Amino acid sequence: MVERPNKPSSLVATPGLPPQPTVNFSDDNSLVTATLPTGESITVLLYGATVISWKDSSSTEKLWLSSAAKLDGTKPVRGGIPLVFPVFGPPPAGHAQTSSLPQHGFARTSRWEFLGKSTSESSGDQQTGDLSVKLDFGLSSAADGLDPKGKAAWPFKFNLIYSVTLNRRDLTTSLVVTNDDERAFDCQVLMHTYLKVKDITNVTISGLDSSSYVDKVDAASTKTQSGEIRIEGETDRVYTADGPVIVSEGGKTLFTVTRDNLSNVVVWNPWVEKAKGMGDFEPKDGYKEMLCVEPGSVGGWQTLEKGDAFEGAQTIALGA
Ligand SMILES: O=P(O)(O)OC[C@H]1O[C@@H](O)[C@H](O)[C@@H](O)[C@@H]1O
Repeated sequence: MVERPNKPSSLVATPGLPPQPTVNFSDDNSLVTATLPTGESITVLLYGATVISWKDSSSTEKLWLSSAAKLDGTKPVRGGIPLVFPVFGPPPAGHAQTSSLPQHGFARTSRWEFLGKSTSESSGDQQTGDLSVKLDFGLSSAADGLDPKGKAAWPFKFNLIYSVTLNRRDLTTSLVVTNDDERAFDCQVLMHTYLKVKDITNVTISGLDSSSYVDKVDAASTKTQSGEIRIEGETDRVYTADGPVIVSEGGKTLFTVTRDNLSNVVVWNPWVEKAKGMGDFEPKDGYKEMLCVEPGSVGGWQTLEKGDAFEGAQTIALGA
């Protein structure tokens, strides 16, 4: 064989794809877990499309979940991120469309369908495997998993798409509501996020200064926030505000919550007595280790005409 003088050198090995996020189902198909190559993970229960765990790369949990939370579809999950739709709280007096619904509606008590996953680079740096993963879930008026109580109480044709996106340093949840009915309907939406903290007495919440709020533990009176919030007793407030909400502990920023098209934020902590009264709230002093910061559109109603859609989202970033 004749050696060619200009024989090309062998090709540099084609670099492989960077490691990809993995998505796994539990054996009973009730849970979906997504993990980034760098170790961050989320777990979503199909019941309610409830995010029940969000861990950073060192496996530190960021969401509070009651040790007595029911994960078997018998009641809404106490912790994580239950989804509130189409009514927030008990149905308000005089609102006929929602009057037969249970507290916080039926999205959190229906079994959602997993629609699929997608991945993308979040920073363009392939070498670090800086990827994100998005899980999509669906629930419609025609779905088998729709809570029958919800179907009976709210007989509209609708479609919901809920997307949960995990990045290395943040989590985004986004809901699209579409009216597939001939009639208009009213709805409210809220993402009932239970954030995990170490000691609620060291926590401050900023970003709501000068915002007006409805104080649900003071006869639903309307007040104006002055300065930072500290949790020193049962707290249940519906703020109307723009801008990020920052949760700090001991002066260090734990979470920065930003919102898209969600003009309200509920700040909730049940404190001692209310925690005692909730059978699925454990440990009873767990109120010291949680804080609900709940972005939503609940101050009035989103009225959707036939074919209309509403989209709202929250992003919870770790740190500033
Ligand atoms: O016990 P539930 O139905 O999960 O609701 C928990 C809390 O949810 C909050 O969003 C409400 O503002 C509170 O009033 C309510 O107590």
